[in-house]
Amino acid sequence: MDSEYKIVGIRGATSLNEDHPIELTENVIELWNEIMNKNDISRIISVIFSVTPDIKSLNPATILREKLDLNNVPFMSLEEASFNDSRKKIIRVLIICESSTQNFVYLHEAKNLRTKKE
Ligand SMILES: C=C(O[C@@H]1C=C(C(=O)O)C=C[C@H]1O)C(=O)O
Repeated sequence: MDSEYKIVGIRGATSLNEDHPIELTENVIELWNEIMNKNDISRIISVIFSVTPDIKSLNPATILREKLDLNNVPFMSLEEASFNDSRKKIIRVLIICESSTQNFVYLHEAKNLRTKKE
């Protein structure tokens, strides 16, 4: 039913071992596919990526737009603010969309992002 679909923000994040274009491409596509598989998205409104300042090899938005032919999706890529306890080599995404679900996806080292530090 159409009324199940609401505008929501869906979060995700992944990490890199090395800032290398092949690993970045694989991990960004993996993150995107996992978010799409774990959600029921009917329309994407916009997508914002952030990368930690130690990621320079490729732009995750360009990867998705070109490799998955998402030319009509309005993407942005930003640098994540750094704090004393920031984790390294993290790629974050916020998808604003119409969806009947709101399942966040955290992969690899990014799984630890929302665990409280002692
Ligand atoms: C914990 C995360 O990293 C940072 C902290 C956030 C938070 O505390 O909500 C959100 C985004 C990031 O600035 C995350 O990406 O989920």
